[in-house]
This record gives sequence, C-alpha cells and structure tokens, in this order.
Amino acid sequence: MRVKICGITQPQQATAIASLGATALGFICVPSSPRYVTATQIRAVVTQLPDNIDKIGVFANAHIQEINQIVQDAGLTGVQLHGDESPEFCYQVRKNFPSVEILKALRIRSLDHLELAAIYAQYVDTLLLDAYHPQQLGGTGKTLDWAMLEKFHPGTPWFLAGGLTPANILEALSLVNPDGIDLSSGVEIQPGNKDLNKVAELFQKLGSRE
Ligand SMILES: O=C(O)c1ccccc1NCC(=O)[C@H](O)[C@H](O)COP(=O)(O)O
Repeated sequence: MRVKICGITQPQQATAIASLGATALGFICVPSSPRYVTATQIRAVVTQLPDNIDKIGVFANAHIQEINQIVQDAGLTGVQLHGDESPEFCYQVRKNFPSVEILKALRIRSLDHLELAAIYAQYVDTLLLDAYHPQQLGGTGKTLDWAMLEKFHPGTPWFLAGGLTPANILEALSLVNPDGIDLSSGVEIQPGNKDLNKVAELFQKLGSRE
C-alpha cells in the first residue's frame, strides 16, 4: 500500500520519514496554509530523497502556469489538485504533464458527492478522498465516514485521507480498501513539524497487518 505523508517542510524530517517507509511525500504549495513551502524549499528537500519516493506538490485553484513553474523548479513527480478544479482543468493539467502523476482531491460532504469520483477518474491518474471542512481546504484532522466508503471502487487508484492517525488507521483499513493512505496532522507536533515517533508508530501498526 502507498503511504503519503503530507505537509513536509523540513529536509531532515523528509529523509527520516522516507526511511521509516513512506512511499510518497507531499508539499503544500498553497500560500494560505501554515504548511506552505516555496519551490526553492521543496527542491532543497527533494534533492535529499531517493528516486523511488514520490514527491507530490499540493495545489488549490492555482493557474496552470504557476503549477508548471513549481513542478520544474522543485523537481516534483506528482501534482495534487486540492481545490475546486473542474474535470476540464484536470484534463489540461494531465495533458501538460504527461510524465507527472496527477491526483485530484475530493473533499467529501455526503454520499452524493462521491458520484463525482467516477467523473474525475477519467481525467486523472489517482483520486484522494479527504474530509470536507467549511473553512479549511486540507490538513484539518477531520475524518470521513469510513462506512460510507466500504463499497467505493472508482475505477482508478485512490488514497484515503482525512484525520488518519496511528491510533485510528487499523480501524479505517478494516472498513475501507484504498490503494494508499495520506496523513498530515495526525503525525504532527504542530503544522509542518512532523512527529517522527508518531510516524514510526504508524508504520509499526501497518506492519502488524501483514
Ligand atoms: O495541509 C494543508 O495545510 C493543506 C492546505 C491546503 C490544501 C491542502 C492541504 N493538505 C492536503 C493534504 O493532502 C492533507 O494531507 C489532507 O488534507 C489530510 O490532512 P489531515 O486530515 O490533517 O490528515
């Protein structure tokens, strides 16, 4: 299973988290976020990481030119669209970056909202389901209703996100069967400062399933 730790800001924490078992790291390219990092800061982290770690930039309602510039300057291997991007916009991004993984985050409010997944699945490589929060776009610590996702099979690989922690991950995975999981605030001391003990506990819990 893919494991993405999101909201990385510090090079030493990135390499430690990769060594613990993360397969992907996320960098928040949304200026209003307390976890925001510039392309220069991301590059400083990315150059320290092994090739097999996915380096994913998280954007929200950004212009395609801005995404383009940051992908190149930072050395990203993936782009996560976490705002209100339309399927058409996702398709444009997909066409612009044929060798970059494109992820669309859907902030799920209700069962009806899940129907969007089938539409977006046609235009992106991967979906990410996050919890809806009226004021914050992401990193909220709010969980989804996992029982609602028991039969969720969008036809494309997907990550489960939203309020996952070392304490609740096994319960979540007993109900839901995603291709990957994404955690941010559940493994943090404060926004952008990851708690390596919690990350280690997460991988210990995941290891106990095998
Ligand atoms: O984390 C942020 O600050 C953020 C800001 C704006 C857009 C997206 C953001 N995070 C996206 C993520 O992929 C988080 O990992 C995801 O929302 C889960 O967060 P959490 O509930 O804290 O595990």
